[in-house]
Amino acid sequence: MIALLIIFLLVFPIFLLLTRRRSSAKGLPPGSLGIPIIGQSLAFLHAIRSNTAEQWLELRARKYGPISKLNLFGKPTIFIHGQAANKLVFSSDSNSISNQQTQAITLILGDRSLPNLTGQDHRRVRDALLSFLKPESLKKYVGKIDGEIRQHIEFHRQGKEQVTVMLVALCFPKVLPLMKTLTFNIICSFLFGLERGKQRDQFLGGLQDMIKGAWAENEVLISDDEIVHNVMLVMVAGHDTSAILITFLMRLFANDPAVYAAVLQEQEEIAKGKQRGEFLTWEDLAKMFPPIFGGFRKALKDIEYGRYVIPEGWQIFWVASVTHMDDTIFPEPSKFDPSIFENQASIPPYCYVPFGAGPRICPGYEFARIETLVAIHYLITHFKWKLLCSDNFFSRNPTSFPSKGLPVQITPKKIL
Ligand code: HEM
Repeated sequence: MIALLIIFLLVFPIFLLLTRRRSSAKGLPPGSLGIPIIGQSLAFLHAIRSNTAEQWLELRARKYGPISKLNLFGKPTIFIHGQAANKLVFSSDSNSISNQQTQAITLILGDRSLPNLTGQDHRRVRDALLSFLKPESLKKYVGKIDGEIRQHIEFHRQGKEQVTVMLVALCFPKVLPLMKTLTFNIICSFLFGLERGKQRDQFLGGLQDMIKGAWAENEVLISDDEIVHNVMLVMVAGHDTSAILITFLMRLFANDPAVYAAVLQEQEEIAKGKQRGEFLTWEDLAKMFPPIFGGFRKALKDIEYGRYVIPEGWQIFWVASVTHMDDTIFPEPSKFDPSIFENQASIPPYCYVPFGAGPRICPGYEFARIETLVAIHYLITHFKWKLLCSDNFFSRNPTSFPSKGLPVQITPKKIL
């Protein structure tokens, strides 16, 4: 204890001296680095857990403006947001800003997974992934995804009917776990050709344990490590994100009758043109319309940003949600209004970035869009649902998790 106190007393003045000197000499952004090592990490983690992370960041943004310094997870950090910030993060060349993962993520996903690769290596592995995640490849699999969704819902429906006392209504105790196994099944079947059965069940157990603590032919060979690490990445990236998106959409539809009615009408038009049991196609989807909070980068050299400098070696924390909630860009940002996306050209560049932008933009974007649309189409045209939990609370762990996993009661519609 005494040794720790002595180290602290020795290190703290040097730390203050260094940061103050840099601050005046190089124009560090406003803000405080707080107590060495701990900084604002505990306060931020607490805000994440208690569903107040957005307010926590917005408070900082109001106090310090679009750029500020703080200390997160033991590293001096620059928190930036807004259109110019997103442009800087997503369009800077890899000599100025590099991707940065926490040590835990690198340990889980492996050091050859895409977020850890740069330059030529990043392009090579990303091209291999995109060869089957691009729209032309996905088009062929819309029917297969549709089949997987129907099978999944039917499977859980039959199981529940045997245990429920209600004959008509069926209870899905929690949407989120159900959606997580759904997105897992879709990825297994579509991306890795792993069909239902014991092997897939074992894989799900392994993946869930891992979260707790593919390839097409290519001219340049992909190493075994790159294959394994990126299979893990795709499983993790595609499993949680889309499941959360579908879960929150179901909650929004249940809470907003006007939006529900508009989506229902649109989806029923599509369903009308189909025979009973006929699967959706790419052409059907063409007629229709943030699980990820933000991320970290690292400054590889001093970067001038407005009146300030982002010093070499510092962590950059970009947060998409602060820009998405900016009412100078999106009027009434808290209102769920999908119609604002009807005219994509009206949204200024780098302002709507739930999938990132630039060379690291999410390669699973189209895949996520398709599975979400197909799942919502099937759910809204075949079932009615009612929320069984009245509060709108959700926390992050680290991805969003609605109250009690969003319990709902689902009633099958009479399909003529
Ligand atoms: C609603 C669903 C999803 C959202 C909101 C989302 C969002 C994101 C974001 C914000 C990034 C980081 C971009 C950056 O660091 O600049 C990312 C990266 C990534 N996503 Fe997604 N994602 C989703 C679904 C998926 C799916 C379904 C897959 C795979 C099938 C996937 C695979 C990846 C991969 C491999 C990366 C790393 C890209 C790279 O470093 O080049 N994502 N995603």
